[in-house]
Amino acid sequence: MTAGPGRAAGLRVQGLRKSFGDTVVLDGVDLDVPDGITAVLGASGCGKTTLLRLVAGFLEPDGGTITIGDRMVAGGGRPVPARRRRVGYVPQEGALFPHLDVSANVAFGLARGERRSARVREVLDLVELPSSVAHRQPHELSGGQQQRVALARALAPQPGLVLLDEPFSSLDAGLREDTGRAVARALRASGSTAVLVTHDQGEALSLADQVAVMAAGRFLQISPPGEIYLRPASPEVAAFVGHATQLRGTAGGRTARCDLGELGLLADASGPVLIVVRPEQVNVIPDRSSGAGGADGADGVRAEVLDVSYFGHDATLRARIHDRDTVVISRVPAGGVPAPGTSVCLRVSGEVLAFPLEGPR
Ligand SMILES: Nc1ncnc2c1ncn2[C@@H]1O[C@H](COP(=O)(O)OP(=O)(O)OP(=O)(O)O)[C@@H](O)[C@H]1O
Repeated sequence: MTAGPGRAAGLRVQGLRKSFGDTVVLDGVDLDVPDGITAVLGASGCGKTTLLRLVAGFLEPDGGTITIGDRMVAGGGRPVPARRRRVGYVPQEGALFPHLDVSANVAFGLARGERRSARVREVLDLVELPSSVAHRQPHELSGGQQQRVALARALAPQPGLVLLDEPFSSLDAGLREDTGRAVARALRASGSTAVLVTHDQGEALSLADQVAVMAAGRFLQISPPGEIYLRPASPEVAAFVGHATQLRGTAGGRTARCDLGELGLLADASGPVLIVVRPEQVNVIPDRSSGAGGADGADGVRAEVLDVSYFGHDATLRARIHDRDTVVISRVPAGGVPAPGTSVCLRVSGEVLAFPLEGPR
């Protein structure tokens, strides 16, 4: 992890603490960011921006250390000033100097000299913007183009570490996805290590190499995207990342009984458990039985559809299990979505996660 020009610099945060008055924002945070893109995912107000500002050097921590590459920049004596940390910062929006054209914005942090305009062309190319935009003013660009210019400006001085604070939050859905992918490609091509702060789980899961889930000033789990979704460390992470039905059950070995019948478990468990079922694991099939009463056999468990959210490519429905209060979320293909009020059967496919509960409740 050396921090020579143009080289990726890993980030290590240990025991980081920060309060504003009586408000404890970061409460002993540990985070290791190797090469690649790490997404910090958390609800609004959980301390994401504060973490980035501490790493960038815009704020001083109350305790703990921050190491960028092989240099401790905070917590080990006199802090290294922001301008010497070799960190690029891409804020939420409105980041460009409105009175400078694209080229001057991108060149802002570069030393004067021959290489300056060549470097501007290089980074505009890296963020996939044509050189024809170089002399436009920021207001002549779309929101997505403006964010790419902001990234180009951050990348121009070849920082080892790039920090991005919700860089796509002001963009609409379609532009957000395209811009996100382009920014991720540019970050990978530049070889920089990057920390992307977001409260959008889709963005975190699709763009990052590792996702750090934050809540109330702490990290709940730091893992690759697939693991965060398929093997959440706690029911809290499962609920935060993707939809999930959580229901109580009783486990014995690799199975557990609950309102959805007998389900296979991903790992052994025994006694009272909290079971987590993803919507795509719940198949909805026509209810062939007649009369009341809960089926719990090959056809699954009878339920009534409460409501449907239609997304075009697929739909999510909520159904209440007959004679129970349990509401289950299912993702179903767009064709043949049952209407609210329909009686259906729910059958779980695959194995599910179960978290031990302390005792019967
Ligand atoms: N300079 C400050 N003075 C006082 N309180 C602050 C200051 N900066 C942040 N806070 C408080 O610290 C908490 C965390 O703020 P922060 O901006 O880090 O959260 P966040 O997770 O980035 O939120 P968002 O996603 O909404 O941007 C909030 O309660 C906020 O009000």
